[in-house]
Amino acid sequence: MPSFASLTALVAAVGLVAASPVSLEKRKAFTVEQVEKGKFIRNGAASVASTYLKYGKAVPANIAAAAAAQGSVAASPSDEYDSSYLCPVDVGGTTMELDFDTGSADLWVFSSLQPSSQTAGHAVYQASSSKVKSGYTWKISYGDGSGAAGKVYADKVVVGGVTATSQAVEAATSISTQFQQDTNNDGLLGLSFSSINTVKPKAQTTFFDTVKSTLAKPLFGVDLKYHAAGTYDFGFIDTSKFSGAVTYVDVDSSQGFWGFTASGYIVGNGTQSSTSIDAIADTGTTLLYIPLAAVKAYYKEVSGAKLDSTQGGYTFPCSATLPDWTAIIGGTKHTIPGKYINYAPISDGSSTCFGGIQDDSDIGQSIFGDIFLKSQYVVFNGASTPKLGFAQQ
Ligand SMILES: Cc1noc(C)c1CN(C)Cc1cc2n(n1)CCN(c1cc(N)ncn1)C2
Repeated sequence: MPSFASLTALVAAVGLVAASPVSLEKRKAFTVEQVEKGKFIRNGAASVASTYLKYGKAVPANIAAAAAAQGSVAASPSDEYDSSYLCPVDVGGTTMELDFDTGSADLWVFSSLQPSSQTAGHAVYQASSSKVKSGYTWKISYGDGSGAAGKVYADKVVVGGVTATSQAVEAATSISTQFQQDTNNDGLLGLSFSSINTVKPKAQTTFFDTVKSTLAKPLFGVDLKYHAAGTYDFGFIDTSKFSGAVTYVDVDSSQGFWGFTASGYIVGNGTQSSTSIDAIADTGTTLLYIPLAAVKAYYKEVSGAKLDSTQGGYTFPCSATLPDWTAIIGGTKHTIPGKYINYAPISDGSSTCFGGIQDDSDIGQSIFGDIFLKSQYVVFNGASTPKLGFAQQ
């Protein structure tokens, strides 16, 4: 049973690959940028593709694909409570089920460097000395007290057909008990800003930052679902996955997170509170953590709800009718259906359930984790001025 004070979530999938053909319109004018000798063209395929276009020729599919990469990988709950979502990723030729986490910046995996007692039942990255980044180490700790540490390799990583040819792969030598007990999870793929990557002596880029310049658009779309498989879309926005418009808001990346502000909230069909909430969009956190006053306002509407210190948060009868919860983001309403806010029974077979909305007081910031994110299609736009976009699913 998941520990209820813990904060986690992730994604597992079957990859679909899509490559958007480079526009075939005939170019009238063409500029050749002179590249200093010895400097790599940022995207050779894009350069070749534009030459084809210049002379009105069709761009071969392989060049078009490489020129503007995009792809999707599905995201499946790790258990019946959506505690984590896991995605299949090709790491150096081994398919591993990874936790895509917009709240951290390390890509780390279960590896052959660990005691075999820790890796039984897991996919394992074969650490090869020919790929080691000599002298590089990493060590990460998460909000729930879990963590891992190890050595660093450079290897090919493929996510839904999008390839990082030389990605920093952080091979574990040790992992905390939470990960030892989580038999579904083979590691994490961080999608926060690379500024908080833990590798020493030199921080490494996330998978997204590594491939960003090759993507058709410098963004990824996140479509987590309630008790069902969703997707991560890299390089494009899948408009079939949401209704209405995407509302974009500014991002505060100063702490390395996808930080944003909700200007208010609504419990059920009640009046709108104009309490603003500074939060991060964090797929690696299971629940929704908001200020205590907002938590109390929510559970005031739930019969039998109480703060249970032995469980580490608010609980209620599993039969309770739960009101929706709405965040006002960028002036528009983004609503979690009430049933999403029933996270799980406090223990197997119990008729008492643990709430999906909890107090952020011990964390120091509000966290919009999967309980909220699964109600939206979320665009993480990594342009020079990053933006977050939210659209109701
Ligand atoms: C399965 C399962 N069920 O409930 C949990 C928890 C798990 C996951 N499992 C126990 C192991 C685990 C622990 C963590 N994760 N996975 C993911 C990263 N963690 C984060 C990420 C982040 N952005 N913020 C805070 N922590 C902590």
